[in-house]
Amino acid sequence: MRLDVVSIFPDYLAPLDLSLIGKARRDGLLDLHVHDLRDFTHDRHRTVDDTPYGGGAGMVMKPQPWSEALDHVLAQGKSIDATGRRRVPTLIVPGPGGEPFTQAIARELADEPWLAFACGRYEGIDERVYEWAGERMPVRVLSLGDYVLNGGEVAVLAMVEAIARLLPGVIGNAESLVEESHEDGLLEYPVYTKPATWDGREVPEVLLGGNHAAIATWRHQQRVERTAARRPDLLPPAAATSALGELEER
Ligand SMILES: NC(=S)c1ccno1
Repeated sequence: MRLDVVSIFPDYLAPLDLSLIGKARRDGLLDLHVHDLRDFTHDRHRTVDDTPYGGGAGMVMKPQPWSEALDHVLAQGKSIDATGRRRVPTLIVPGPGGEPFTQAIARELADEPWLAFACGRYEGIDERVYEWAGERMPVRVLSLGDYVLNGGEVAVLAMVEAIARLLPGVIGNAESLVEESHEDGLLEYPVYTKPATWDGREVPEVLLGGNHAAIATWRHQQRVERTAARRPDLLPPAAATSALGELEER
């Protein structure tokens, strides 16, 4: 997978050189290119923003640097797809006004050969950039959650990790991806390791007995109960009600 990221703070993306994502890059599983938006300005101050039309606080990111930066990204697409058209990336723009970024969307994007990320700052990017980009490639505005960050870079770090870890070969043991939170609509079960007794607290007996069927049943029940307690919105109403009812009876 090729990833392009455009930002006025390229160093913010340095953590993508670390850990499993960094190894995936060194192993050739990820081809990451970070571009400094200011390299696509033409004034002495490398200006990327200006005051908003209509007034209001803050500054808005100017359209021209973005169009030149994204044209530069598009020009990297040498390969031609089956229909004879130059391959283009899907452009992801992180922002609080976007559709929720979910595990399902991470899985969907992990199947894409090329993603580009635009990191907005200030009060946002001039709306005409979204229109301009949408005429050249698929554009998705995605949000990590209902809160506001100072820019898109932190969101890109999270999204790239969530997507890249799903690529074959990035996580050493693909089994680790099974039964994770949100993979199948349930939260993950609680985990324990040695010692069997710590701080006077015991590991659940079922996990010590080696009965794999009983362990699987216990883990599934824990997932249902944990989901009902923390994220009932993920459960069908009836399942949430009965699981919560069982919890309250204890
Ligand atoms: N909630 C998200 S993804 C965001 C990006 C910038 N500000 O908030």
